[in-house]
Amino acid sequence: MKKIRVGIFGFGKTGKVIANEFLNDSQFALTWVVRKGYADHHKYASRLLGYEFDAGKIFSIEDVDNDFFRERPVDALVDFSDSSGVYLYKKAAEAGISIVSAISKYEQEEIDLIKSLAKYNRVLYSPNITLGINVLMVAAQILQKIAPHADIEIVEEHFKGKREVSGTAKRIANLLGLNEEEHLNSIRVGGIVGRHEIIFGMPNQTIRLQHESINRAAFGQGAIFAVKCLIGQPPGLYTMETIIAEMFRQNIPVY
Ligand SMILES: NC(=O)C1=CN([C@@H]2O[C@H](COP(=O)(O)OP(=O)(O)OC[C@H]3O[C@@H](n4cnc5c(N)ncnc54)[C@H](O)[C@@H]3O)[C@@H](O)[C@H]2O)C=CC1
Ligand SMILES: O=C(O)C1=N[C@H](C(=O)O)C[C@H](O)C1
Repeated sequence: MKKIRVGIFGFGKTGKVIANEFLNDSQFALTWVVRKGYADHHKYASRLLGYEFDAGKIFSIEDVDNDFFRERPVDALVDFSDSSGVYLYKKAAEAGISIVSAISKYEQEEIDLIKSLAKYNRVLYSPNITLGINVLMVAAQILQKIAPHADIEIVEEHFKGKREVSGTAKRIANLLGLNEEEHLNSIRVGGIVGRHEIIFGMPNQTIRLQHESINRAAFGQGAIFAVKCLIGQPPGLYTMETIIAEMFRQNIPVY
């Protein structure tokens, strides 16, 4: 069977784990990895991660010229770099590559750019690509319909070095029609990979929905799911929570 070819932007804390998940999945061929700077230039991500075969040749962002994507074709680009990667999506989309963006914080201009590309290619944008959190987002919307008068607060916890407010928490606030300034609570301690909780408070009961990513491999498994979902789909803007909501409607198991 023909393998699904993938290129990754970013080889930091998460990008390395994502690369490892794709290398471990026999349905995929990790073709290249693009990172900032020239560290490990032209080495293979597979070798750096301890495998004894060559896959995922490492390029610098400076190598990505007009011909990069046509000369190194992939089926999907998976982005775990930073928001600047978005400015290279147009070249990738023009080369027929599906885009999975996992960047947690974008400015409005960058979101508009992503939306404009979705007119002629498949683009999935998800600030939290784990299956679990997207199941939680669907459940939260159902719960809000069941208990529309509940007080709702969102709590997000991440590792100490994470500067921005969780993009996931903002997406949850948006889905539930909550003001981010008033209902979003952030905690930064130690090495927490990512935990989100939605608290529904009622006079005599509290309902808590919570999800915790205990290993960054959860993001890799989500990225694999996302890439597979885009295969054969028409151009458009996709999100994990709408894909999962549709599976729920059609009674298709998510896991
Ligand atoms: N959607 C999701 O489920 C998740 C999203 N993220 C997001 O992924 C991003 C990366 O997270 P971490 O790996 O923890 O950060 P990190 O800082 O450890 O790694 C980012 C890497 O990307 C590189 N980079 C920066 N700009 C680049 C560019 N234009 N092209 C290629 N590489 C570039 C950096 O040099 C660095 O090595 C963040 O926005 C983070 O919030 C992280 C985990 C889950
Ligand atoms: O920066 C991270 O690491 C993560 N960011 C996400 C966010 O901002 O919501 C998602 C995940 O929990 C990890």
